[in-house]
Amino acid sequence: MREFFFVVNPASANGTTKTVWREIGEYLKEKGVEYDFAFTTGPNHATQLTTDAIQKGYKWIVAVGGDGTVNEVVNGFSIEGKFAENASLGIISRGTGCDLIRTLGIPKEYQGAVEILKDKKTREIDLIKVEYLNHQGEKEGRYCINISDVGLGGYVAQRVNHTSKSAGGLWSYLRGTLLSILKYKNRQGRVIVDGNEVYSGVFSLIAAANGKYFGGGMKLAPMAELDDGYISTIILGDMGKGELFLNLAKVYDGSHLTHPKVKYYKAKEVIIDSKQRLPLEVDGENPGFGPVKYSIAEKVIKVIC
Ligand SMILES: Nc1ncnc2c1ncn2[C@@H]1O[C@H](COP(=O)(O)OP(=O)(O)OP(=O)(O)O)[C@@H](O)[C@H]1O
Repeated sequence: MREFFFVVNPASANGTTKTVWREIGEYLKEKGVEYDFAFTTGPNHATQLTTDAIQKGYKWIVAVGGDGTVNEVVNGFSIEGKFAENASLGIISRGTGCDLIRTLGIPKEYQGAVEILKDKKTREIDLIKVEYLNHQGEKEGRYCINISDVGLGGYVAQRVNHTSKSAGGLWSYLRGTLLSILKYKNRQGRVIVDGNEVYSGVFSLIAAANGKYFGGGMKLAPMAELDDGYISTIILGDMGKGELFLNLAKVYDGSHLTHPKVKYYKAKEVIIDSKQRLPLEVDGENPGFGPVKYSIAEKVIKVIC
């Protein structure tokens, strides 16, 4: 058994990873990295491949794909209700959004990412447990490593995931956001933060953040730290379409937090209750709908960074 196991999503980065993986594989050999790998074939396969690799004894599991692939690999570390203690997560980012690596400080180019893997320096970080309703209306849970939200962000992710991202992360998400604002209707809900109701009424977006960035580079949660033991919660209240358009630029540098309709909290548990089905996004994917419960899982995974 070789040292590293790579879980490669050939469909990531608009299907270019299948070809680029050959180049990455050659580079890994050149650099003396011993590895095995497998291609994912569809939804949640990366989770199964990860669990299997950990159970076989691999200690270094590397996700090669976008934030969705990283999310599936992270969920494969949770085996029968316990997080694998002997394995660590590495990332070679091949997505379009690439939002998690911005917070982790992992380079986008694979050459830089391979250097980080070779150093094997790890950092223990938190995850957010997300409980929601899946597309069949059944209760389901999964872990989020970066950002999850309900409302406009969930709506944008649905749109962007159903269109080509060949224009790149920044433009694909910006175009998706602008078009979504035109169509999206604000939702109703109650937000309960550590047992206290902090918001009730119409809202545009409510996010639970572990990392700082989402949507291909928007700094939604500048205060978020991956290992602080808290969920950074951001509520964008009842903002009209004009207000959303006018303030969008501010989300790219994190200065939106001073807007009077924006509230933020640090919490261990956040419940977003609603009679409506809320569009849900978890690390850029749409596993189902809110109402949703978020709870912090402190320092449960080691990341090579
Ligand atoms: N072989 C495959 N063919 C098609 N889809 C796949 C395959 N393997 C995995 N997937 C799907 O790819 C999605 C994850 O893609 P990922 O987010 O990693 O890449 P991306 O969309 O290019 O990047 P980003 O989220 O950063 O924009 C998941 O929905 C997963 O089910």
